[in-house]
Amino acid sequence: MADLPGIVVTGASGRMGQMLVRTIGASDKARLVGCVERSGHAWVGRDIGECMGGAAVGVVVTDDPLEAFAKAQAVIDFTAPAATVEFAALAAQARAVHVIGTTGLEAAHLAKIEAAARHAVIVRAGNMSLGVNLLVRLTQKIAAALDEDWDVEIVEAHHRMKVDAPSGTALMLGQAAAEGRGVDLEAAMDSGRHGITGARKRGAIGFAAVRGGDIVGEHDVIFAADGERVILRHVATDRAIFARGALRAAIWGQGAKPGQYDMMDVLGL
Ligand SMILES: NC(=O)C1=CN([C@@H]2O[C@H](COP(=O)(O)OP(=O)(O)OC[C@H]3O[C@@H](n4cnc5c(N)ncnc54)[C@H](OP(=O)(O)O)[C@@H]3O)[C@@H](O)[C@H]2O)C=CC1
Ligand SMILES: O=C(O)C1=N[C@H](C(=O)O)C[C@H](O)C1
Repeated sequence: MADLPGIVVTGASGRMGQMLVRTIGASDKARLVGCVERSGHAWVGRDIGECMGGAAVGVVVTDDPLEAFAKAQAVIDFTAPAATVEFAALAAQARAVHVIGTTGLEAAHLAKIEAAARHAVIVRAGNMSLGVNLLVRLTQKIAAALDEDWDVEIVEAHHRMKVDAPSGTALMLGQAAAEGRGVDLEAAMDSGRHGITGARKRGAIGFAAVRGGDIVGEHDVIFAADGERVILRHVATDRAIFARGALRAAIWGQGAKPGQYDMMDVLGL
């Protein structure tokens, strides 16, 4: 047991944090060695098992990330951009693999994560599920096969608490479509239409976001031409798919050289 990789979960009280604690607890390939929450959070100083309404598991939630990371081989982090940037530097300092699921990262955040990856293994993906990563590959292939007579639209739907748009997954799918077509996503992106928009621009890659209820995550990639449409769809019904992918990444990262990786590397896609 002691030689299994020890994992710390940041944002342990969150939707994904709790799912990760359960997934690691049930795994025979890794063990939970730490949980981090921000200072002042009601769970700090308490056993994570009891916080989640069960029996004690011997892991007390801390607000000192470096102390927790120093005892771990990997950190799994589904929090928020500012926190993730801070955790990237600390995980690198502790030489722990940093698995980043956080979305909504902007250029300044990404630059800091890239800097941390010079000294440590970072695996980052806007979606850690096998199904979505397969869909990314399919999107790239179909976009490469079809010309700009086929309009690309990405429609995503998530729960009412999601704070960023387009979703990290939608951006991965958009990037795949852009790569398939050999264009730059930033230049092709058409996001958040409203008012008199004018006709659709040829070659645009469109994004639309639905927010409501408890939707876990749904993504459609629509290729629309005159007279026909191809629609690729992924529907997540359980956050366990993301937690399983993140745990797989944390274990995979143990053998890797410092650098930044994604789920394609982990899954060998
Ligand atoms: N890549 C993937 O496969 C997936 C990615 N995600 C992404 O993961 C992120 C989290 O999603 P979700 O779990 O739904 O969100 P939640 O809001 O439920 O959880 C986020 C957690 O992070 C905590 N947190 C924020 N800042 C800090 C900090 N500085 N120190 C410690 N803890 C902190 C929050 O605490 P507090 O409440 O106190 O702010 C909260 O507990 C989002 O970016 C989401 O898009 C989600 C699912 C899958
Ligand atoms: O916030 C979420 O919930 C999710 N976020 C990720 C995203 O932004 O794509 C992955 C998944 O769709 C759930």
